[in-house]
Amino acid sequence: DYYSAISEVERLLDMEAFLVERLEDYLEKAQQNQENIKRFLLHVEQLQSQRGDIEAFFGNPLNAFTTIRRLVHDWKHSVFEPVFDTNNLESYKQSVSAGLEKAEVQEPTKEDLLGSVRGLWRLQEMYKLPTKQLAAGVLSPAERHQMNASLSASDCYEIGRHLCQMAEYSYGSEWLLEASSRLNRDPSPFVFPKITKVQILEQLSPAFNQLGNKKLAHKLNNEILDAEPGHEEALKNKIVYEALLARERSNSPRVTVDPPQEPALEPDPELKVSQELYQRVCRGELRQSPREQRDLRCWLSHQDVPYQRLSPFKVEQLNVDPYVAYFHDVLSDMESELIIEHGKGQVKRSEIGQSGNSTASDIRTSQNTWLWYENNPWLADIRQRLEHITGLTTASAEPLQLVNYGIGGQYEPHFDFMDEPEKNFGWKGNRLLTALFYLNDVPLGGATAFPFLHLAVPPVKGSLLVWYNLHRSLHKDFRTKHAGCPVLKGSKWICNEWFHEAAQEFRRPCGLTSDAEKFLELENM
Ligand SMILES: O=C(O)CCC(=O)C(=O)O
Ligand SMILES: [Fe+2]
Repeated sequence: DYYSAISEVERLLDMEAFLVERLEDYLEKAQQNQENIKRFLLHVEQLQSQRGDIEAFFGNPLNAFTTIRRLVHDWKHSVFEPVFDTNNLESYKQSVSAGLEKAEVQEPTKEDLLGSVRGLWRLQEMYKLPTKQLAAGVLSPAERHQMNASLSASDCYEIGRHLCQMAEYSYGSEWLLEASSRLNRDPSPFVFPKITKVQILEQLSPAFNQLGNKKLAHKLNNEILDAEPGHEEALKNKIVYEALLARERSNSPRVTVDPPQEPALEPDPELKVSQELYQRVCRGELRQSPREQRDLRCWLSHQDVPYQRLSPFKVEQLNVDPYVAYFHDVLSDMESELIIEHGKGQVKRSEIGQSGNSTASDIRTSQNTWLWYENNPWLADIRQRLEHITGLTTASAEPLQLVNYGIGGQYEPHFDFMDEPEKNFGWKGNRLLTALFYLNDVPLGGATAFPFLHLAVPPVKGSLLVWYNLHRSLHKDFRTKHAGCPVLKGSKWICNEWFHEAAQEFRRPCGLTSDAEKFLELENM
């Protein structure tokens, strides 16, 4: 699918560029044909005008010959063939479909369109983006002044309509209103489908009804009828709305009442605690308090590796217990870019679940692929660095997982450890430590969030985020629930290495007591 990663969209743009090139070829040929025909017609007109005295004209044998030749041959070759023969069109069609087949690109589907609408909506919800600003392409307050309207009335209409279909009437109606104001401002000729005021009203009126505003729904329905008095649906709705409004009038007491107070924004009881915290952490509303930060430090570390004494790692401690640390300048720009280049053409829609029965889901909207050390000897150096930094062995580690998030791409709160490690990982045991490389800078959004730790780690190109998922006794540490916040602008490339329990006995020895009972209450929160 095309909505879960930027790299796939790039392929679409390549396809579009190819189509433009082919169509230009086609047009050039067609134009040449037209020119030829015009010249031929002019020529015939001239000859016709000279015919004057038929006898004198045909008295010249040359004229007789050229006239007959013209009728037998020239019309056929100069006009009928190029105009009525579809060869040119056929060869154009063939070269286009051959080109598309070779590139193995598929046209984006309705599902792709819906996916990108859901992505936008997620961003709007998550980062509380006002519809007007989002429609104008303004994603952060800092960009407020560069309003270059980027969505057309028709775009806004599509988004609004899909949101209403998803029963998101509040945002849905805002997008439809935006469509309406854009339609009045500039009806842009090149965007399809072309939409009309009535089409917008057809969506907007029922949306307001769903939101409980029957009067407005009724008024907008009447506007449809003003424009199209015979509109069947609107005629039916008119009867319904009038009945509803009449009933409301007869039920309501004839005293003036205070307008209802807006309900205060309370935490959504439907939402899991971690989900609520996740959103607040991504938005930057919730951060570590000074008390939580007071024991954190930064230092230069060589981890007892002689070579690293020359250029020590820059360690930024983000949480003491559980251990979370940010290592800066671990990869060079070239290394980061090389990893992306290697995986770009291979990423596929990410799935979640245990191996064997995993599925694509909105919980994780990204694409990923795996890079095996055995097949990529150039990764040896990076593998070594990972071992130096973590002090662990990669003997039981997974291959590197390359991940790309696109429009609104995110990974909702989850644990990296599995419930049945034996089944998924065999002798290697569960995922002990996660090492996560950020391979590019993300202009807005895309932080890694730890809801229970009140921590949002912004991606920094070439840096490595490291945390332990298991307690020292190898029991699951439920405080390590984490997530990838939606990308608001740009694309996000990361690379995961999961170190496992096995073969780390001397590198991360067990504690003397069991941690089995610790933080169990967070397991299902
Ligand atoms: O995208 C992120 O920042 C987090 C990714 C993650 O948690 C994972 O891939 O398991
Ligand atoms: Fe994760």
